[in-house]
Amino acid sequence: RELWRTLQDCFHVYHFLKVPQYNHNTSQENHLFRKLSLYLHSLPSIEDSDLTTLLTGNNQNDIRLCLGPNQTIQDRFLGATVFWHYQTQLDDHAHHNPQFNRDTAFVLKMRKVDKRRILRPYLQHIHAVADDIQQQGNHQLRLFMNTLAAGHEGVRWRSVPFTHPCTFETLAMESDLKNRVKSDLESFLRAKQYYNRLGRVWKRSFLLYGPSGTGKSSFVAAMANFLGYDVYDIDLSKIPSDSDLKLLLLQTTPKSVVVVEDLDRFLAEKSTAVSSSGMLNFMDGVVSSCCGEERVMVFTMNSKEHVDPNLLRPGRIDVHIHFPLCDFTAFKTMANSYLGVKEHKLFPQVQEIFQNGASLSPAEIGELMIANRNSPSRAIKSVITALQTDGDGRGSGGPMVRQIGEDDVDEPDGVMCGEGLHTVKDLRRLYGFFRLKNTRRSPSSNSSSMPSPLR
Ligand SMILES: Nc1ncnc2c1ncn2[C@@H]1O[C@H](COP(=O)(O)OP(=O)(O)OP(=O)(O)O)[C@@H](O)[C@H]1O
Ligand SMILES: [Mg+2]
Repeated sequence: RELWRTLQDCFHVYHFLKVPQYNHNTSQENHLFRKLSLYLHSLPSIEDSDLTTLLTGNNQNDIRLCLGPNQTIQDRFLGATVFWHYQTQLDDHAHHNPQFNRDTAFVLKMRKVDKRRILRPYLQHIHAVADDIQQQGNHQLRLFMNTLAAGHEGVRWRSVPFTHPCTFETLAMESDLKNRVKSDLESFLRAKQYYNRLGRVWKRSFLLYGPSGTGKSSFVAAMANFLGYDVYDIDLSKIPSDSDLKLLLLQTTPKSVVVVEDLDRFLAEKSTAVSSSGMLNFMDGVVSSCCGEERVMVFTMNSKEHVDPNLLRPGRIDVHIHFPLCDFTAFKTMANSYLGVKEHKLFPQVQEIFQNGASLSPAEIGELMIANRNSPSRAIKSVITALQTDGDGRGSGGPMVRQIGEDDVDEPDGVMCGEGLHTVKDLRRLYGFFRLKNTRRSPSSNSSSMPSPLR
């Protein structure tokens, strides 16, 4: 085959176009490279390259074909045949390890006679197909984490496949709230021109707040899965300065969810080198506005009580979602999904305990149900015992309730609070932290008494 190609090459004049992974002299990823990669990996001809790498896909039984290093793949467009050469220094593993892929690029080889005719429509075609693939959400999502030491060309992200199975459907939260979040995300995605016309950065920020184990991280995963977006999980303790935070944001790709977990804790403990003005700039996303593509930002915290209100003003945070401890409705949803029971003779007893103000986090209840999944009665009994011993008084009473009411009145327009849910740093501090802080709970009816609905 090589010989045949060489022979053919003798009779044609070719033109070469190179699509490098990183924009020239910067550590910013070249978005075209990414789209191209999606496109090329969707071509059936990938099987015909001389060396194809097999990888597991989203599900363990899926097999994905990946172009091997220094391999060529053929494509046909409007009657012309073009060749894409995947140029990389090391093995495929280097593809996600920026230190090594200094010269990673796709090189397009096409006949000079074809170039004028097809180049433009061909590139448009690649864009369209890649966008389609991304929208269908069946490409492999990735979870990026920031590293302390910058890699090649100052790239500070490391990535692994993002396989969190959480979806909005698996979350026990008010279905009305779920639907509003979904339609909010959808309408945001459609609003590119609208944002541009207003001269605004096309981004949407969410604040998820509530006690530990109520599903905030799971909710982030559900959002990413719903949108088909990669997740950039920012660990504030690994950021040496404000400018590094800016750089990190610049190095994220469009169509991604950028997450900062436990923001309140970092601000309170001052355990990050990021100043509050650095944080404000980051939230405004001015620096990333160059690309004009959509980004979703999510901040999680246990309580917004001690956080500078400036940080949470509308525009910086567009949507507030409250994650309360479990109430009886959420308990029933969980009993249904974890134990497969819709009704049970112990339910009235559970309901009464919830009414008396006891509550546990969905994480605690979930663990009890999983541990006793073979016997629904035993599971429900263990929840009752746990509610009676650990959950007393957590959910009601005290001055907290009044404060929550006041908060809600202050809620600015277009802001919502309600119940919600989780995922990236799973199970971390699941139980311990909650008991430590004994964070307040507001009744889940809050979400329905919201002053103004989600825009
Ligand atoms: N509303 C919920 N519905 C179903 N499962 C839930 C819910 N909330 C929490 N869980 C389960 O509890 C576990 C922990 O949830 P998660 O990590 O999302 O909590 P969190 O709010 O992020 O906690 P933390 O504040 O400690 O980070 C997850 O495995 C998740 O499956
Ligand atoms: Mg969490």
